[in-house]
Amino acid sequence: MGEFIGREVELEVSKIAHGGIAVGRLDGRVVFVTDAVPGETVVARISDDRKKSFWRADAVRILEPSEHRREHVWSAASIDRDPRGRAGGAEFGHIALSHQRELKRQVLAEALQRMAGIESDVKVEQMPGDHAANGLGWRTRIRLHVDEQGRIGPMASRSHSVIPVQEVPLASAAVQAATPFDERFEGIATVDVLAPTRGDARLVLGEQKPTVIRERVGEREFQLDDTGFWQVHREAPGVLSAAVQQAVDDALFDPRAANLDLYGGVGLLAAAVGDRFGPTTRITSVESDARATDHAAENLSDWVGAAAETARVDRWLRDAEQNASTAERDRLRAATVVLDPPRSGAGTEVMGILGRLAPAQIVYVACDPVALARDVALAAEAGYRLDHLRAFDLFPHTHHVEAVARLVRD
Ligand SMILES: C[S@@+](CC[C@H](N)C(=O)[O-])C[C@H]1O[C@@H](n2cnc3c(N)ncnc32)[C@H](O)[C@@H]1O
Repeated sequence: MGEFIGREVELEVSKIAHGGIAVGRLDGRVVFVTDAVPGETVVARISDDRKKSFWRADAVRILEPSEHRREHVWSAASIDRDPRGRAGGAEFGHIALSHQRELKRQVLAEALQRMAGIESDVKVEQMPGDHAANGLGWRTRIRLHVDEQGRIGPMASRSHSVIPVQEVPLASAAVQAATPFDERFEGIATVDVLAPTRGDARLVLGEQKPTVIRERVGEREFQLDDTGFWQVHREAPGVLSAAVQQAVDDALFDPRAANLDLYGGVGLLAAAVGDRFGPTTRITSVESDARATDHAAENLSDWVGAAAETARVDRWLRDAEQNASTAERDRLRAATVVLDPPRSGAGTEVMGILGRLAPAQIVYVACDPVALARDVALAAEAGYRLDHLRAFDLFPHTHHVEAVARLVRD
């Protein structure tokens, strides 16, 4: 153990695994290789040999390149650098944009097949404007870290070392222009740069107190904290709102049911449901961050039927299961539930309670394909089937992919 670290080996990489890492084999052992493209033969430097079942390595030279290989869009992340000095956060930046989407499709389809036994012909849809911009300039928010000398940059991939940079090409022009590349910071760990649709770009330095900002989505405006969650791709709020509106099956939607927007943030998706079904729609947004809930209450104030509650989703559902009256349980059974959990997914307890409450449909917005597939499999145990699925390339040049699924009772 440890004796192979730093050694260079020749590997053929065959496919992409969850997390955006290519898979090769060395004497029968799986090796996860960064900065490679499936189909390539590479020289890779071993970075981790601690596990029996798999090792990790970083491509350092390409012997037989894939036709899909491109020069990295970010020189700070290029294969020409020592692996420890490559900027993280753009791990697909060396792959043609259309092929990135194909790899994301494969990861999503394979996760659904392996974990939920579902065959899917889902496509990963490109966002408007991304083709022309070669997938650059989409981030309306970035987080940079501060190194010991006070310089800012992303972390290297799989490491805690900061890589100082002079450009952040995935970020929008406004974010790039506002990023203080040449300043030195002291006493803080992070610098966030964000460019809301209303007002100027701004910085959030370390644990700075939140300031209320405004984001516009179509005709609607949302208030939120500059320290709080908001979808990152400039097109994401609009595209996901429309995708959720489309995913809700009208025939199963009851505006008087106890409809839910779980992991609701500042109410973006509850608003999408309300906009589609009208101001009498009853919907409760549940979110653990109290300030986000306050904003959600304000953002949803045009609907008499809308409410925002601060709670952890698991606790809120447990309480509903134990304490709801018979009438409220009937309204939950008739409900449409929008579910937009963080990357770890909803998990066993939340999916279990939802299964027992048995809402008419669950619209699941997922930022992790494996968590989605696991939760779809859990929902299947409770009698739900996946009957609608779309996927969106909301994170070009990274391995991330967003999906919107509908689950209905069989
Ligand atoms: C992916 S974001 C979605 C937010 C919102 N749907 C949107 O599109 O803007 C997930 C949200 O879940 C919240 N969250 C994380 N864990 C939670 C939990 N256990 N219970 C309730 N909310 C949680 C986070 O604060 C965050 O606002």
